[in-house]
Amino acid sequence: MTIFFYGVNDPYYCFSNFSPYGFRLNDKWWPTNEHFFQAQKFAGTFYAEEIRLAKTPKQAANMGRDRNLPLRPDWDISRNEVMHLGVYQKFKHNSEIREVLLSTGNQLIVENAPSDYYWGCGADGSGANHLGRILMEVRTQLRKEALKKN
Ligand SMILES: Nc1nc(O)c(N)c(N[C@@H]2O[C@H](COP(=O)(O)O)[C@@H](O)[C@H]2O)n1
Repeated sequence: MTIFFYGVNDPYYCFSNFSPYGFRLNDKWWPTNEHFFQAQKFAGTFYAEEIRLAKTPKQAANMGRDRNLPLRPDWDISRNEVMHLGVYQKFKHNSEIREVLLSTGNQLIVENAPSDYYWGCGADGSGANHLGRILMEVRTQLRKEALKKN
């Protein structure tokens, strides 16, 4: 079965970057992965810190999508790596949702974002679903780590 997630009422909303599962990375607290991801577009600038301190993930997303300031030049080639790092940290630091992710076995995970054909599957399902793919990669990674521990 395919697992779709997107809205706050979806059973697997915890897979969304907007869900309230923060983590500490590089001596900083990131309230959600959306804060982390959006801030990395401007890494090393004052604006990245402003995004980190945004009151909500939606606000962080709006700030990160504002094109009045230039994106870091390598963003297009770095963004999947950045997303992977944030998703990994989120599930590494939050055991309750790590268990949820691991409990999905080998099921396909899809971000059902109607207007996002890159991170999600888009309105017609043809999107690249990079966020779903990264969640599945992180699931494999965490499963391997759990096996090593036991
Ligand atoms: N909630 C929500 N609304 C949208 O309009 C979206 N596009 C998404 N997808 C998420 O957007 C984040 C990255 O977007 P940008 O690369 O900054 O456009 C990421 O969290 C996607 O999962 N979600």
